[in-house]
Amino acid sequence: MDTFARLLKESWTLVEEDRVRLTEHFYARTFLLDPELRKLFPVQMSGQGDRLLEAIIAAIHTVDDPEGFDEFLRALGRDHRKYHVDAAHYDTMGEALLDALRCTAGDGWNLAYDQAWRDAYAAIVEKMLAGAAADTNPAFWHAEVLTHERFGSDTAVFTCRALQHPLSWKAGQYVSIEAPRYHPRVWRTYSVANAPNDDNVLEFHIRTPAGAGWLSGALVRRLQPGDLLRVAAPMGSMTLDRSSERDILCVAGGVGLAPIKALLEELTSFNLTRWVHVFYGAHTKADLYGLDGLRELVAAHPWLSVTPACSDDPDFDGEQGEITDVVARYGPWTAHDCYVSGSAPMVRSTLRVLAADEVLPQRIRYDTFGNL
Ligand SMILES: NC(=O)C1=CN([C@@H]2O[C@H](COP(=O)(O)OP(=O)(O)OC[C@H]3O[C@@H](n4cnc5c(N)ncnc54)[C@H](O)[C@@H]3O)[C@@H](O)[C@H]2O)C=CC1
Repeated sequence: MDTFARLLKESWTLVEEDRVRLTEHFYARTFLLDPELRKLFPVQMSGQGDRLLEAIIAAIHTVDDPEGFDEFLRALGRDHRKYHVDAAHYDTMGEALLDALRCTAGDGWNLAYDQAWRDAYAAIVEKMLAGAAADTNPAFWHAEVLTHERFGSDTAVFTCRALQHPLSWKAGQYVSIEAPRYHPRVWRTYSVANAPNDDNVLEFHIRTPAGAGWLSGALVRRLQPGDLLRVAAPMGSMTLDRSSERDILCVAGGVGLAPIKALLEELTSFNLTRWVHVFYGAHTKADLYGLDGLRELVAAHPWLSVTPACSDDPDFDGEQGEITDVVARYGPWTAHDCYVSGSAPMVRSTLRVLAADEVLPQRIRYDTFGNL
């Protein structure tokens, strides 16, 4: 690790335990320095604020991986166009960040740390601004909700059409969504559940228990056909490697099925030779909301097989147990390209299973929106 990365990581340990204070200080200082910036953020900030600080912290942790760091920041810059953030705003937030770090770290902070964060922040902003400037797409698309279907009390599948401009995403990517009618300025990321199409229609799968997930709750329980959403910059690297001839393993937990379904749709447009195995886990049979759709695909495509499993439903007549344990039983997966999508703990435990099978890391793709 070079000195720069060491200084950043070492200084981070001084504030890591006090992250809530750091975040509060950062936003308070930002809004004090430039009250206009307050208008860019949601009314209710607690737990709902912009994820910019989190993203900066994630960027600091990828400083050892310059290539990944570069693409991550460019995508972040493209995505932040939706907030109308400009170079002056970034300067203000940089000052607030340094101030928050110094105050939170206390006596352990020193000039070398200060300079390292200053340099890191300048490099981050430069790349984010370059990413934003190079993007010829609109900052966000308006999208009209076309259909909305509920599955039980906490799951919904909806489609919307992006208006005014083609929205090009790659199967397996995610976008951020705002529902101005319900929660203005609250943006959250969701995987697109269908492959790109000429109609500019995107599908999303959302699950959230009652009382949890502000925006997700509204998207499950309140959204209606005709509502207008905003959709911003597609991101993520869980996309198909078309040049590969290897068979494919897909592992989906709950609504983690969304990007897997998009990948399958894309495969139906060209694949004839690669075997594709999908493992789809949910708590109960009733939670396997996507199983009928998957079975239709299996009936039409001989290269596809699907193994559903339930982790909390002894009456289910298929596989029993956590989906990762089922995947392990069917292995080894050494020669496959692997796609994993679900909660962060589910992804982590699938990665352990694949590591035990000695699958090369570059053959495993997953996106957990930075929460792994
Ligand atoms: N691109 C992505 O990676 C996407 C991820 N998601 C995430 O997927 C999750 C889906 O949540 P729900 O539908 O509520 O399903 P869930 O996460 O509650 O459970 C579904 C199934 O996943 C497996 N699972 C869950 N936790 C596990 C663990 N610790 N170890 C092994 N297996 C585990 C079990 O088989 C379980 O039945 C959410 O956290 C969501 O954010 C959703 C869409 C896309």
